[in-house]
Amino acid sequence: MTRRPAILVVDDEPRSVEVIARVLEEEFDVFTAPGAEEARRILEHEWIQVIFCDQRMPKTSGVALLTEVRERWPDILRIIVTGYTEPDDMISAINEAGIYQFITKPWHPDQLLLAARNAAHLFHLQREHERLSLEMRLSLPAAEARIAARRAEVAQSFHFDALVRAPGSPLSEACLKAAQVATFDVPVLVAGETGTGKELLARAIHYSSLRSEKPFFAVNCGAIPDELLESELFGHKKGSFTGAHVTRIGLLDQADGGTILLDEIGDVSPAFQVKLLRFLQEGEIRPVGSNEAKRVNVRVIAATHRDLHGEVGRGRFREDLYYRLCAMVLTLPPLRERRADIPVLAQSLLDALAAQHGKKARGFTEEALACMQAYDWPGNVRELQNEVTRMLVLARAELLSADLLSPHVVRDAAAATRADRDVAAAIAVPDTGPLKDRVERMEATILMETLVRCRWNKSRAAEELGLSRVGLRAKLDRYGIARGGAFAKSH
Ligand SMILES: Nc1ncnc2c1ncn2[C@@H]1O[C@H](COP(=O)(O)OP(=O)(O)OP(=O)(O)O)[C@@H](O)[C@H]1O
Repeated sequence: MTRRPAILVVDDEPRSVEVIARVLEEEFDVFTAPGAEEARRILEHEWIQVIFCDQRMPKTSGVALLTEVRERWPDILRIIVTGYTEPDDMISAINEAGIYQFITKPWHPDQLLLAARNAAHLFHLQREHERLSLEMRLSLPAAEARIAARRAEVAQSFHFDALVRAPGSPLSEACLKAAQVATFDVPVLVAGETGTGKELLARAIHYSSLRSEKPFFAVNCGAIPDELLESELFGHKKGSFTGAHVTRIGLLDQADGGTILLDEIGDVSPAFQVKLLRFLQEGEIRPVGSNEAKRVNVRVIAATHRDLHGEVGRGRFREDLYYRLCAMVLTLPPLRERRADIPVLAQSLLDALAAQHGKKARGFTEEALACMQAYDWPGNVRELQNEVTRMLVLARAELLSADLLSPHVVRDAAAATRADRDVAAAIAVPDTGPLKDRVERMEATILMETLVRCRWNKSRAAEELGLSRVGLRAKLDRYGIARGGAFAKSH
């Protein structure tokens, strides 16, 4: 089964993206990005064939982005959507970015569709040409060896090593479990805050599994209304609803033999949970508007930033679906719980970004690293990635200094460092003195360390220490421990 051609639409105007996507998605798989950064992420992970890019965007111009696309992904057909048609602009854009076609605003839907069809067709011809010349130049075994090497290369970039971490990181534990479960054909639930690498881990599982030569698709279930999600996953028949101009093959069908990542599964409506459950129980899909069921063999990996088990308890997620999805639960810890990973991750992200942008950068100053390690990173690796990009863009020297960090990162890191320093000063255990005093001081030390680690969330600290909240409170009162207050043992 072949996939529909994939198109990426880049525009900072949500309304324009929506309108263009609506025109194209009957015939194409449409990905959208509000700017260059998200566009790069999609281009790195998806096999995009045509890109529609708005010329005027706040951070990067369409031509600049398409010039980069030309360098990194030369096969992709580049179309620019522009409000103005100065001949000089056009000529320089064609030269710089190798633009395949200009579409001027206001455009007509037919014009847009025609451009997309022609570009996708040309893309297909180029690939076919490439394949035939490769076959002519190489004997078949050699070509097969090349293909196998390329496959191995792809698998490598989505291997567990792609999850950069320091030796002994808590992330290694999740990777180890994931590697063990990869070859068992069972559903996996990946839990973790946003940006912790859930999709990266899901890809690594797929590429380490026996399904690695078959497709892997990721669907963000949280971002799509029920009807669209149903059509996206199960497909639809032509004419089954207003606007269904062509028959669409669902991703579960396209992924037959492979793996699908159902991202943000905790956001799926109760009605859709029933549809998913039926699919998981029966292994069959029925496209919207069709009476025929089709058997497919797809491994499901689900991901969520929610406490899905808790959602079951609260009656928001079906228990039967939960148990269908989680033969194995893998939890990715947030960056603030594995601070030792931050320097290696930052360096690895910097190396990749510097190579990508052709800018020299050696690393970070100690002060910058200290700030990064003290900051909490609520957006996890994705936020770190953005911060490193910002630093690289602003850098004037090869060693990136703390003043390049966003002001809120420096501010929050300084506050956290101050608090930790106060705690460290307060909890030093004396080398001499009566045993009882030293044991109590030690107990206070453990309480303080746990509270700092749990960011003063007393319920979490109590749970970790195996105490009730009341028990913890009594001990804190006894030792005079309070947030921001000095250690004042009360005896
Ligand atoms: N350990 C890691 N090493 C290198 N890159 C990482 C790591 N973890 C995450 N990333 C990168 O961070 C970005 C976010 O990762 P990913 O999309 O997998 O996170 P996620 O948990 O699925 O996020 P969301 O819940 O928001 O979808 C990606 O660009 C990914 O490549």
